[in-house]
Amino acid sequence: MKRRTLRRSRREGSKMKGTVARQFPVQLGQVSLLPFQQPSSSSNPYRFQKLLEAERNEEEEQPKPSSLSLDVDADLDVDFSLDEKDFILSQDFFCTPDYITPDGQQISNSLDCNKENIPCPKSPEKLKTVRSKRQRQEGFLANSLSSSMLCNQVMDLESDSFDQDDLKTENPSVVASEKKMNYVSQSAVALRCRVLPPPCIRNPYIKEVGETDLDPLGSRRAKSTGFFSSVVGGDGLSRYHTDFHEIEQIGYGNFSRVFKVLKRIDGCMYAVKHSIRQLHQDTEKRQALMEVQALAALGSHANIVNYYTSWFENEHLYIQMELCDCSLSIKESSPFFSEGEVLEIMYQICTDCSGIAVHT
Ligand SMILES: Nc1ncnc2c1ncn2[C@@H]1O[C@H](COP(=O)(O)OP(=O)(O)OP(=O)(O)O)[C@@H](O)[C@H]1O
Repeated sequence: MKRRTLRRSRREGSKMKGTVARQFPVQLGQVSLLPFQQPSSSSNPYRFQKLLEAERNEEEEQPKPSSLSLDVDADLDVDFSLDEKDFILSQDFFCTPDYITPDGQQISNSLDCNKENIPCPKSPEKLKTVRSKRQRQEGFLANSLSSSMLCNQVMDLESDSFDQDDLKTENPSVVASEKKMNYVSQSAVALRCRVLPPPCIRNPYIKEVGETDLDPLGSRRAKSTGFFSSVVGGDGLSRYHTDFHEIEQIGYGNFSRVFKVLKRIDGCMYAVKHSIRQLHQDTEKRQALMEVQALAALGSHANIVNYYTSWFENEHLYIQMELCDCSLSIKESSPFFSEGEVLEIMYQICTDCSGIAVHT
C-alpha cells in the first residue's frame, strides 16, 4: 500500500510537473525567462536581493530618475506571493514602458513633436516676443533718437543758427549718432536745402545795398548749393503755365520771344519774355539777368516798361513785364512815321534817359 501510495504520489507529482510545464510557456509570452530558469520558489528572494543590489550599484554608478527608484522600492514593500512576485518584478525590471513617468512622457512627446515638425506654440513665441520687444524698444529708441535729432536739427534750422560743420564741432554726441544713422543727416541736409532761402544776387545798378543786407545767410549757405539752383524751379511744375495763360506771341528778338499772357490769379494782361535757348552756364545766366536787373533798378516810370518779376524755369529766364499797346517794331497803320510821331518818340526817349540817369 505504501508502494502504491508512493507510486500514486509520484504519478501525481509527475502530473503536477506536467501541468506547471504547460503553464510556463503561456506565461513566457508575458514575462521574462528568469523565473522559469530557476523554478525553485525558495531561491527567488535570494535572486531578488541580488537583483536589487545590482540595481542599487547601477544607481550609485549612474543615478537614474527618482521615479524609477521609487517604483522599485514600492514594489519591494508590497507583499506578493512568490510566483506572482517573480512575474511582476521581472516585468517591472525589464519592461521599460511601465517606468515612463508623466514627465518623461511629456519629454518624449515634445521630442516627437519636434521630429514631426509640429510647432510648439508657447515656448518659442515667448522667446521671440522677448527678442522682438527688445528690438522694438531699440527701434523705438532709434526712432525717438532720430526724431529728436531731426527735431533738434529742424529747430536749428528754424533758429537759423546751424551749419553742418558747426554741429560736428559743437556737439560730439550728435555727431556720433549722426554717423550711425546717415539717413537722418541726409534728410536733414535735404530739409536744410529746402528751408534755406535762395541766394541774393547783387544788382550792379543799385549802389545803396550793403553787404550784410545783400546776403545775410551767404556765409552759412552750403557750398554745394549752386548759385542759381534755388532760383531754378526744381519741383517739376511749370511756373509759367501754372500762373499764366499764354494768348499769343507779340514779338521776338535775337535771343528771346515775347508773349501776351493772362495771369490766372489777377486776370490782368502781361507780357512775358523768355529766352529761346537754355542757359546752362552761370555766366550765361548772369548775362541774361542784366536786363532784369536794369529793369528792376529803373523802377516805375511813365515811359519805361514796368518790370514785375522774373524766374528761371527749365534753364530758361522768364521776365514778366507790363504789356504795351504798341511798339516800334509792330506798326500796323503804316510802315512810315510822320514828323509829329518822330518828335513824340524823341521826346519820350529823352525823358526815359533822364529818368534812367536819376535811378543810376
Ligand atoms: N512789354 C512789351 N509789350 C509789348 N510788346 C513787347 C514788350 N516787350 C517786347 N515787346 C515786343 O517784342 C519785341 C522784342 O522785344 P525786345 O525788344 O525786348 O527784344 P530784343 O531786346 O530785341 O531781343 P533780345 O533781347 O533777344 O536781343 C519788341 O520789338 C516789341 O514789339
